[in-house]
Amino acid sequence: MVSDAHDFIRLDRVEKVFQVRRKTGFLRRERHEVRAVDSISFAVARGEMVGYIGPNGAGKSTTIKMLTGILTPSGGRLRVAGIDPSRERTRLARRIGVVFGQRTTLWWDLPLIDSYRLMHRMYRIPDARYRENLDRCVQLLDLGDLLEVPVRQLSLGQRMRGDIAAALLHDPEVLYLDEPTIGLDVISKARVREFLRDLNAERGTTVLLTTHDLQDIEQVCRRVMVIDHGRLMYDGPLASLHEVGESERTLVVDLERELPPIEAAPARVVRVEGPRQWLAFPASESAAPLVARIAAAYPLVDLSVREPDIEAVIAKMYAERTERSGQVNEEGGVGRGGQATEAVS
Ligand SMILES: Nc1ncnc2c1ncn2[C@@H]1O[C@H](COP(=O)(O)OP(=O)(O)OP(=O)(O)O)[C@@H](O)[C@H]1O
Repeated sequence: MVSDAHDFIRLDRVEKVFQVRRKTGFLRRERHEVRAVDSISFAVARGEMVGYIGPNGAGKSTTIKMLTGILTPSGGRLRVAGIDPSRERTRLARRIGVVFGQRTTLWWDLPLIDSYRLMHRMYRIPDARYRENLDRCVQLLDLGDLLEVPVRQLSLGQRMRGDIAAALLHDPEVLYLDEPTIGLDVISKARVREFLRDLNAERGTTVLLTTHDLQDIEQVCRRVMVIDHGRLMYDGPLASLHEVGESERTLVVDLERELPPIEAAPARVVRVEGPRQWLAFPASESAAPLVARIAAAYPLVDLSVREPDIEAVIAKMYAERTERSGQVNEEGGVGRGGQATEAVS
């Protein structure tokens, strides 16, 4: 079956239920079900870059594992490039690349280049294409000096770049990234994000990215989906998510001396400690004009912007929706364009 460009990845009411045994007494075990993914539907077009976010245990990794064919859905229908991943995992493997931030697909004791040579053979990548892709990744991910270094000696950021290159040697049409910037320093994060943007612009690679870092989404994806308790809560642009979640960023301002609270609406001072002040402002607004106004009116020494964390955005989304609806509504569909998608249960 050939997939439509508009639903290159398509999930229709996909579910994953795990049967687990829980210890309830000295010798007693009780079976119960964990509904890790609960009737999720969405489509991703070819060439889209989509963020897939949610708190710990929300069901993100389970979704990615079903999309790669590692796990079989308990219900619903799932297709990637027209392929049913769990039935045709090997055929799909040639068309997808996967990077798990917390695990490596590289051979720990071998120099980086040896892992790539093994993948060249495993995926039967034509020689010319392998060399072209390797050269490109080495250049863009700055791997030149690292190719002869055993993987266990690489820093986390270097290893992550090595893993991203490994996932791309066979020219996949889709790249799944599970927490690709976890534990990386600011410079390494920026490098990974820039590489993903370039990859998408040049090759049209479809990217599905799970992360706890909203800056990953802000800088890489136009669209974000929020999952919580296995259910799709939101599907739309990040800016609208901030509006739905009424989330706020924090500007931390160091002044030359102690001063009365800074006046810079719509930002408001939420904390003062000596010459340091914390100002909250809507996350959907740009920080630049606010910073310029404060810099012009106050004796600044330093400032930084703190992003809201995903848990806080989702908690606010819950609170706001429960308050607005007054009651819990079990129905609700998957909406694009900044829609909260279903009620809180
Ligand atoms: N193999 C498994 N057996 C039983 N339960 C599982 C299994 N894998 C995941 N779960 C459960 O399913 C739920 C979703 O887990 P999942 O790993 O998909 O979440 P996640 O959103 O990726 O979380 P995190 O951000 O912490 O990685 C959790 O309650 C988890 O404990």
